Amino acid sequence: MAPVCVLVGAPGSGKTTVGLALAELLGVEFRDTDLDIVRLAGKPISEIFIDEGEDHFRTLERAAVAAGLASCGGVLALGGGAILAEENRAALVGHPVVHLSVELSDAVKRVGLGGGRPLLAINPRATLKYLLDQRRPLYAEVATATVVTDGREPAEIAAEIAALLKR
Ligand SMILES: Nc1ncnc2c1ncn2[C@@H]1O[C@H](COP(=O)(O)OP(=O)(O)OP(=O)(O)O)[C@@H](O)[C@H]1O
Ligand SMILES: O=C(O)C1=C[C@@H](O)[C@@H](O)[C@H](O)C1
Ligand SMILES: [Mg+2]
Repeated sequence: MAPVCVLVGAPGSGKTTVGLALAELLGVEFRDTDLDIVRLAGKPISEIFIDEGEDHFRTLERAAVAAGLASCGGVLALGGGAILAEENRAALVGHPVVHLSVELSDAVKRVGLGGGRPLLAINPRATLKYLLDQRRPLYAEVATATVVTDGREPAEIAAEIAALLKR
């Protein structure tokens, strides 16, 4: 089994929101590596960062990405930083991967003061700018298609992805 679509993008690009809408539109399951990690660890991501640190979270994330790619037959959303790991980027080769692109101004408005995202808990605007600059090339590297999300509704974005997948 393999996902019909893998979503990648920065925090606030809408992977979870658009992913849920897309899965509903296609009538398939929705999986999200962040939610899988929270379920398995039995605590929120912010607590994993506090108790065990980011490196441990990234280890859990590599396992969640591998499991998702192997067992999800629907829409699989990856955590915003999953593409930092070379192992994850290599695992994505051959899959339909959609990059939800977002510019700084929309991303900042959407994540507010972090919303439970530990990396954005302090100075979200500056941190998001750094993350976007660092990661844009990596999202582009793994993506088979890019969909712009700025100023657009999740339902409209999901419909565009569904049309792309039919091609
Ligand atoms: N296209 C959009 N327009 C307006 N708001 C949006 C859009 N997409 C998502 N949002 C809002 O932005 C916030 C972040 O969205 P979401 O959690 O789906 O992002 P994400 O990419 O999954 O982030 P993360 O990488 O942290 O998991 C949510 O409050 C959501 O309702
Ligand atoms: O951008 C990131 O590095 C992260 C994004 C979220 O999806 C979570 O995976 C976590 O908060 C880290
Ligand atoms: Mg998400």
